[in-house]
Amino acid sequence: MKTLFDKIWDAHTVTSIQDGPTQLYIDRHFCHEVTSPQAFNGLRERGLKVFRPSQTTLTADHNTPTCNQDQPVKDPVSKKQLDTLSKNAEEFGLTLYALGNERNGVVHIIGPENGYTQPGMTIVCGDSHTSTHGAFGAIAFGIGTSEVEMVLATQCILQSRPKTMRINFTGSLNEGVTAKDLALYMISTLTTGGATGYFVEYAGEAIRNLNMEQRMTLCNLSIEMGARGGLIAPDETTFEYLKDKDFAPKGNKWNEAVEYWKTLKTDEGALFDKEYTFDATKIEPMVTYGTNPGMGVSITGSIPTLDGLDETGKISFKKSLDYMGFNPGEKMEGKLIDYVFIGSCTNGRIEDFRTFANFVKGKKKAENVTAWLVPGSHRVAQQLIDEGLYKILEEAGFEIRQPGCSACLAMNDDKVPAGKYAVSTTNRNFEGRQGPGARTILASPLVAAAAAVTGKITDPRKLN
Ligand SMILES: CC(C)[C@H](C(=O)O)[C@@H](O)C(=O)O
Ligand code: SF4
Repeated sequence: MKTLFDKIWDAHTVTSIQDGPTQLYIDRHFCHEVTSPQAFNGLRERGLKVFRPSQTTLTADHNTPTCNQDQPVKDPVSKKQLDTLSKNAEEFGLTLYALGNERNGVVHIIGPENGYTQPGMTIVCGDSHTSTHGAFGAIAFGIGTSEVEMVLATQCILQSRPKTMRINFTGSLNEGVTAKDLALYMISTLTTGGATGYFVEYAGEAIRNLNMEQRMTLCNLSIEMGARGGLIAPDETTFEYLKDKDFAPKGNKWNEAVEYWKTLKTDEGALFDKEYTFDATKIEPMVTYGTNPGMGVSITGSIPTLDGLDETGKISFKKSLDYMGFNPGEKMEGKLIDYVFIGSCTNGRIEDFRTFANFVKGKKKAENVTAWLVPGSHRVAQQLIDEGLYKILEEAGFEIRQPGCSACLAMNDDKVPAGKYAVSTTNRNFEGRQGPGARTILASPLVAAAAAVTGKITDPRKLN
């Protein structure tokens, strides 16, 4: 009896050293401009080639501007990063979806939408949110730059085997509650270190009912709970999503693949090192009030008080609230906001924009709000046009920018000014994450939509 994680891990084990790491074969490797330059330099210095070039795919996303992408990149640091990526792709014979390419976009968005990400695979990238790809029933995790070099050179990686955890969500999600709320609820309950050292499998009725975009949102946030990664057993929803994707198997190969993918589930009775069960019907739309993703409350709730915290806890809690300009015990609903950001590998997919657009349809952006709508990829941007969402959004007063990571980590020009509040569909609300002094409130696209049209934290269930 094996867990899904064990099945995939064992199938990719090349050798394992007793009481030491496993040499794990990697099926798919993604690279972006931030964490790859030194790895390529390393290869160059050692006179090495990329071992299996067809299994590595490159995209430009972190440093890309979200306006005028057809013109030369103005910021010299970003330009250098992007040029280096292009140079490395050419020198090492790798596929790169550079700025402006129709397949370009945030790495964790373009992998799945092009069918690179498939069930049963091992997938790595020099990026913590690689956990997103686990939504397809893959072992996907972020690696460091020296490991990027290792994968480029050998298509393998040395890894110690993580412990396994299963998190079950029973019942169905209520109206207005999304995968983002599920994730923020889970992290606020288990804390940002609650899954450290574990690889999580998400299971239960609420998970089975999620579409692929929502599953990606949940798996994306696994890392914010300290997990090595998170995965969901593939099912008809997964196969339906992958069918006809550019790099998905075709014809007979597709049928064979699906037969194999159907075996990718945890056997009944298989044991996990740890298991939690949550009642999904109890979850409400969530917002964060502090400076880590675990500091979340339901939108109708209040910021916790200092009660029950020890001295150190009190100091860090106070520091966090001071940064946010909030007080313990305050209600979140009704707080004024300045910015809304829709995008990122957490919530920058078409489904997220559909949710946002459906909500703001026929309404108007609030005067006090600056809204940045950044599709996660060119495909998503094109879909917005094809589905008529672009028009709906424009009519409601929203401007749609060009794809990239953008204000998720503000490595480009999209920085939220100091002291301003941004309701953001991203995954990290750390100090300065969206710009020096910027204050981030993490939320779902639906909660962001309600904030965008009212200019304050608003329960979307009360508006429609
Ligand atoms: C730049 C990169 C290394 C980083 C990550 O690994 O997560 C970024 O994507 C982020 O979201 O903070
Ligand atoms: S969108 Fe944000 S979280 Fe995702 S890879 Fe880019 S910077 Fe990291």
